[in-house]
Amino acid sequence: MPAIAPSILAADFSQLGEQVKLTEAGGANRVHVDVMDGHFVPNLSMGSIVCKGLRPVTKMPLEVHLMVEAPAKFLDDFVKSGADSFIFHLEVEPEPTEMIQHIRSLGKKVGLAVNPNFAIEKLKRYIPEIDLALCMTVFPGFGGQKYIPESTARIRQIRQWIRELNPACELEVDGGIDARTIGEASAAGANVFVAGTAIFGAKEGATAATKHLHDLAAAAAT
Ligand SMILES: O=C(CO)[C@@H](O)[C@H](O)COP(=O)(O)O
Repeated sequence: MPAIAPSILAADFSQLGEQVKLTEAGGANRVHVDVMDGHFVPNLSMGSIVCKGLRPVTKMPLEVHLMVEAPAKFLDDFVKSGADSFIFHLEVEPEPTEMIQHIRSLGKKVGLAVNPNFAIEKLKRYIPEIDLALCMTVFPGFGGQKYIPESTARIRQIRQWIRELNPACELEVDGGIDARTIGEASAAGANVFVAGTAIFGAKEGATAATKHLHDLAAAAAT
């Protein structure tokens, strides 16, 4: 079954709790919290206080995507604030095993992300150690970008490695995921779909948009 992870970066922060509840009503499976430090990516976003605010509002797991140069610094605050899983980038932790084990010792799930220009071969050896691989389908930093078409072949290759090395590992895609692109990513082997603009900017509303994306991903799944 595909999982839809609404990226709250695109939500209306004046009513964040309500916005998240709308996605939950549409069948969203987890909340994707984009944390940006202005160094690893050219933008600033949010910190653990947002998880703290959301924790009592939703039963969905809070997935924290650390787009930061020093991810280890922030883990404890996010754990105290109710985070359920962490994703960090192989670009900033080229030897990630210690960090993976540290996150596990905190009782949290762990994901490894790679940007669109990062050699996915370097991700392969860590697949047995992680719960989730995140194949970025845009360069991180901003919502509302276009899906990079070359991502599809990368998703297909990572899925093949996951089948061979750790079938329980999830394969997430993030960036430009909408009704036009989700089927392609799903058919290539992705099973977790981060979507911001396509959900919170949808004319039909966040509930219907979440359900529609879920249906499209399920229909295209291989
Ligand atoms: O991590 C990022 C951006 O850096 C993403 O999670 C975006 O927030 C996805 O936004 P859309 O492309 O779906 O608008």
